Amino acid sequence: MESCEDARAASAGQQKECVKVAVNIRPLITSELLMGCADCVTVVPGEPQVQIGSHSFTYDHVYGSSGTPHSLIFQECVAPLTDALFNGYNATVLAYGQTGSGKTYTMGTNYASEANCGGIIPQVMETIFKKTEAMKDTTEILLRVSFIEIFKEEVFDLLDPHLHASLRAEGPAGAKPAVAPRVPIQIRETANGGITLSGVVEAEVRSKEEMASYLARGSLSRATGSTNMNSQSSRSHAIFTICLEQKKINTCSSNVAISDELGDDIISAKLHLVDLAGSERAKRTGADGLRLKEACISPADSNAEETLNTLKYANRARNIQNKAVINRDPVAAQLQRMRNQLEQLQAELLYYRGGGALDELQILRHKISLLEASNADLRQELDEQRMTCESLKQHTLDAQVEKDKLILKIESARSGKSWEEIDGANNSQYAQEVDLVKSYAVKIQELEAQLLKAQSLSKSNQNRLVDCLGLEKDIFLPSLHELASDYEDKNLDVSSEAEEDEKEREHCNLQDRLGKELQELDKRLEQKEVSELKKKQEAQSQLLRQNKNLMRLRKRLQDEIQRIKSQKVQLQHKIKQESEQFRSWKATRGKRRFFRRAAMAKEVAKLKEESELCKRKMLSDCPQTMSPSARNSRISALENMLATSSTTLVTMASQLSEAEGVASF
Ligand SMILES: Nc1ncnc2c1ncn2[C@@H]1O[C@H](COP(=O)(O)OP(=O)(O)OP(=O)(O)O)[C@@H](O)[C@H]1O
Repeated sequence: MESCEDARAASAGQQKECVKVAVNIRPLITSELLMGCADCVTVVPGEPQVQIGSHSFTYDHVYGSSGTPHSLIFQECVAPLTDALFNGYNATVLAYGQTGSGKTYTMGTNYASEANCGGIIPQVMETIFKKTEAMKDTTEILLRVSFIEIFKEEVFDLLDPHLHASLRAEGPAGAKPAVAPRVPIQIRETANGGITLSGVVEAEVRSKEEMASYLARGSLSRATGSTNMNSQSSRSHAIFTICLEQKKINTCSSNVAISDELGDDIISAKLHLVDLAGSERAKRTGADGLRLKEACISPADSNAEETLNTLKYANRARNIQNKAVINRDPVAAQLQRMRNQLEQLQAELLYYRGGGALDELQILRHKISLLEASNADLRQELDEQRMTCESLKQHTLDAQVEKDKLILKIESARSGKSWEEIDGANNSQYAQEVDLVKSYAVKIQELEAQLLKAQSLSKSNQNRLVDCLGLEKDIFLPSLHELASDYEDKNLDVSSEAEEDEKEREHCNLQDRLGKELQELDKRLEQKEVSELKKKQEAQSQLLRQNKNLMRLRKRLQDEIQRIKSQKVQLQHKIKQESEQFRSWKATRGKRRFFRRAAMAKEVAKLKEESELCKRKMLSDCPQTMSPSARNSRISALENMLATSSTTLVTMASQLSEAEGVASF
């Protein structure tokens, strides 16, 4: 017997995995021994390898024929799949082999009672309920089972309650029960390409006994159905499916759910336990496509060829790969995410209501006050430094005065005057000045130090000034540097007293020059700052003026536009009026002209008619005997009449032409 195991998810990972294949070789049964059959399949000791004739095949597991005992099949092959079921992965166990190879025995599909609980399915049930019991405090679990049979590509529900009721009904006088005809289940395709069996019973189960009762009920239906069809159970495939749905329970009062790999989603997974038809009968199940063309296996040497084919088939099945995924309910997952979001928002709301934000505000306020205090300290320090600077300046001036006096005295002494003469008039003053001379050296040192400070201050002022003056940098910096270096050079070169005095003077002069230079720079800086300020103010006031002018201009333009617009409207109105007047005038003129022309045409016709009549009358009235002179006078009278008529006609024609604007008649 061979058992193929399709592990759609043997582990929690989501990498591709090959189908695992285990071969189970049952011992020779009595009938085979009676027939004198011998084992044709041997197992390589310690290896999952099977040998048949000159062929050898390696599988994931091999049981029986003195290799690994059959009892380990569940533990090694199926228990990991049961674990995977609880992790949300689908799994399938297929038993494949020829009739009598032990598929039903191994799967336990012929379960009737606890007496035959050694098969895979009873052990799966046992394990599932043990796990369920262990998880009941943390997880809500819902278990459902279905049991179907596939025969000639038709699906029958082995848990159909009508079928089961008729099986239980007693027939008359011990006759066999009248079994209701089996109605095949509709196979439908779902929107996402899956397959669903419409109306198949999915019984909810709460205990191992309940699940076992459904297994026994389906096994009974299958056996009876086979009898009624005059067939063997080995012609059909039987699939027992366990569906497991689970959801974590919130166990803590603080609403914090225990989370693990499954998170908070609803996870559902199925374990399919399949007892296939005898492989040699596969054609008769209607499934005669390529996938089942390999015919049988038996441990008996009489079926060696079929066994070899099946072993080859099983070996190829090892190459099939699966990528397992956890089956999460997408709607439930979305709901859970929204629930989490809601909880988070509620927590935030509580935090803010509970004064979390106020605390933060307090901390910020405290920080601000600390910063303000430190700012005040710094200001105070700055003021103190300013004052020190001022007093230093004053000291510098005082020292300068004293230095000048001393220089004068030294000069007097050089010119030949004695100290007494210099200070004769005032001994006390002399004594004072001697003290002063003594302290002079000390003061000079102090002053030099102050001068250095003043120089550094001057440098910083220079930089500020240079920044302001821009191009003037090139002019001022060299001279200042020159002066400074000059001063330093000269300061170093003191050797004798005369020279010292000379240097003293130079030093004083230099100080004066530097002082003046500094004052000049300060002045210019001040002027520059003031002029910059003035410029800015001027520019600002100019901008304001410009802005005012622009506003005025804008107003004027707006007025102008308004005026032009109203003019335009008036003009449009006038044009409209003019065109209307012209239209009415044109219409009136047309009518008038028409009537006048009609009247004139009538007049002309009348005149023509009258002249014709006159002519005829004169000719008729004129007797043949009439003298030529009388005749001539009559003719001339007639001609006059005609001329008058013609004149009238011409006048009327010219009037008509005038009216129509035509030059000639
Ligand atoms: N491991 C085993 N140890 C002892 N006997 C076994 C073993 N496996 C199977 N048998 C026996 O072999 C016989 C055939 O087994 P089973 O009915 O399970 O075969 P099958 O492959 O399901 O056959 P079919 O395809 O016709 O349903 C049975 O009598 C069973 O008791």
